[in-house]
Amino acid sequence: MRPKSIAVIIVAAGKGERASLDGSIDPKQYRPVGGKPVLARTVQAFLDLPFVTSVTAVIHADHADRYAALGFSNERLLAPVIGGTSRQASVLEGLKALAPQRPDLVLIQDAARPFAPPQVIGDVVEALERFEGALPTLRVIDTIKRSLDGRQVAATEDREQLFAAQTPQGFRFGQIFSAHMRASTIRRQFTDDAEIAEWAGLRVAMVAGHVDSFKITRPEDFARAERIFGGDIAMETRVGTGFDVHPFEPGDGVWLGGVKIPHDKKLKGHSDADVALHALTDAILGAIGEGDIGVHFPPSDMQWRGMASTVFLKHAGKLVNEAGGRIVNLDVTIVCEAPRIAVHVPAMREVIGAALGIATFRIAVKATTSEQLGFTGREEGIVAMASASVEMPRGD
Ligand SMILES: Nc1ccn([C@@H]2O[C@H](COP(=O)(O)OP(=O)(O)OP(=O)(O)O)[C@@H](O)[C@H]2O)c(=O)n1
Ligand SMILES: C[C@](O)(CO)[C@H](O)COP(=O)(O)O
Repeated sequence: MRPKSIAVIIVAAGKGERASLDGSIDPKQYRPVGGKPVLARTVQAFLDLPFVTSVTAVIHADHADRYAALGFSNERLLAPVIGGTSRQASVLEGLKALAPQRPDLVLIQDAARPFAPPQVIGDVVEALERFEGALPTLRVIDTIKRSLDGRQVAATEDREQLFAAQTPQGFRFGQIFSAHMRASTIRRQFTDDAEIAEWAGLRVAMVAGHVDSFKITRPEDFARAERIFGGDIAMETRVGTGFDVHPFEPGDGVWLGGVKIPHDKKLKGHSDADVALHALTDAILGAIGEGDIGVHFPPSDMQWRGMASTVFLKHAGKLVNEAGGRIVNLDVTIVCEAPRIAVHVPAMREVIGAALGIATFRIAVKATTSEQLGFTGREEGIVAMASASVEMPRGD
């Protein structure tokens, strides 16, 4: 598939009035959490993702100096755009600025949600292969009352059908741009972009959001954000290892590191037999004490037959994410005489990074021969060994 251009718009042009009730002068998106301004964290979360083509911040006209003081210098961070008087108007300004480039996809993110998990962002992008829009949501956990006056209950809603909307909200650029343009001509105000897409008749998917991806809205939200970023949550580093072997059989190429490499053999296995991704998946699962790949994807289960091993890797990444952790680095060594691996290493790092939503600098792929010794030396199969280092909330 053709690589997609994915632009990100971060709306940061609000006044943050509800958050400034504690007397703070700085608008919420420029206040620090864990020693770093909220907006800087949000921007960095997207710049860290290798599949993001560009990031555009939409800022308030009065905040140009504050924005400049963030000190960003990155060729994928485009010049900031001045926003409008509502979130909807600010998003439209961002879309207009991107129109000349016409990216394939656009992700629209609130600056006020500085915790943007790579896994969630990746899930939104992936859903756009099947839907015209996608957003992360969380099931509503409280019982929801409807009231006409805020004093007396008029009705109780069926919460089974209710979900809270988060960002980033992703769309195909042309479709959301024209929907936003049309929406700007009517009197109704929309509180999120997914609602504009729904109004325009687009099909919008929901993917699992993250509790920590809440919107900093009120003063007390800073304490919560500080607990996430400020080190109040004690983290510890865990290490896992993975090892896998697959034998050769007649074929036309091997899947290694998520890349198909032409060869006069293929690797035999229940899935696509990608020995490198299997070792990496086991290393991640090992680091978080979640068993091994066979526990999650039993070979006896026919649904995994011929499956792309990126599915297994993504699952392991998702478990890390759900536990509030993050992958620090991965290292895999592939042992074989042939095919030659080195030229494919950059593509493998891209695929692994995209599957896990982590930057390629966190991923090492190495290859060696076994000097014609043993079964790899006799070219009977390929071995892969991996290690994963993962930062997780302390369990004690
Ligand atoms: N005219 C506006 C209003 C909001 N936003 C952005 O939209 C996001 C979600 O809005 P919200 O949290 O409601 O922010 P504010 O409008 O700043 O908050 P408040 O209503 O308390 O003033 C924020 O990142 C905010 O900066 C924006 O870009 N332009
Ligand atoms: C986009 C949003 O964050 C999704 O929950 C929300 O709709 C923004 O609303 P607000 O009115 O700007 O607070």
